Amino acid sequence: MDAVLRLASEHRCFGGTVAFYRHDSAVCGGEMRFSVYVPPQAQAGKVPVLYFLSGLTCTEETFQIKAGAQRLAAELGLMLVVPDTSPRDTGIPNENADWEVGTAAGFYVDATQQPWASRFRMFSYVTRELPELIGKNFPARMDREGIFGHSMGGHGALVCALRQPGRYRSVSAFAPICAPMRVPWGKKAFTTYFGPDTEAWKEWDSLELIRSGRSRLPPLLVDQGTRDKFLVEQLKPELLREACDQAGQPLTLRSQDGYDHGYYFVSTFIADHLRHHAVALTS
Ligand SMILES: N[C@@H](CCC(=O)N[C@@H](CS)C(=O)NCC(=O)O)C(=O)O
Repeated sequence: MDAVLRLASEHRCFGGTVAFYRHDSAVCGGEMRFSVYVPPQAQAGKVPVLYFLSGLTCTEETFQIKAGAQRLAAELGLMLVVPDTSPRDTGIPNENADWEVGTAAGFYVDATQQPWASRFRMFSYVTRELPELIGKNFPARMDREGIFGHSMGGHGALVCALRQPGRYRSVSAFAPICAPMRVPWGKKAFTTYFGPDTEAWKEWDSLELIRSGRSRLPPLLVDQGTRDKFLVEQLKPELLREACDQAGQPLTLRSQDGYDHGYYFVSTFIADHLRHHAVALTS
């Protein structure tokens, strides 16, 4: 284990291990946290890596506790890597004042506006620094990466994959913010992190990236609950469907009757997502 990683806790789980780490991040200029589920197959050799990006107000712990992913990840031989949702305790004024921006609301972008720009660099963290740490410290096959996420993290997974064509072998999302530029959550975050010039926002909006035709994702799986209180105002899956249809991007968008936004929904469909990733990552 690299001396830069500080183990906070470790727990045996379905023959593998869930562990929580902290480290000094060069990219984010301070301490960052993440969790990893290492499946039992890793005792015999390297295993594929699946990143999960969580939503607003979550930490690196939420998914590990609430999604119920480890039993099947242990069967399928997938490593699950879950970063925190932002830097914390950065000293930026009002970083904790609003749950939609700042702490736990990093939106997986690299901010360009101060004071956020020196610390809120979650895109570079998730796509560069964190994978480097995983490759160095864990039995991970770094040529087999997948990415998925929930809500803000669904947006994050789509954008990380769209901005790096060919990098991830598999991509999926639960209730993603499909068009951040067009909804209140995204407008607030992008104004804060990028300033008022909406032209610059397009590089971080999955809808715009799909429409641009610059990159194609592997066949995409998206689940959305019909009783999600954020569906109409913040999530807008119909725009994702339209953009994918127009761009020829394969998409399976499933409307799940009666499900809301939270982890009861995520845990209900987690097995389908893990299998979707395993097909691409372990074949
Ligand atoms: N605090 C918000 C809700 C935030 C929220 O729903 N967060 C989602 C992601 S966008 C989540 O996963 N929360 C953690 C949980 O449900 O345990 C509210 O007042 O409505």
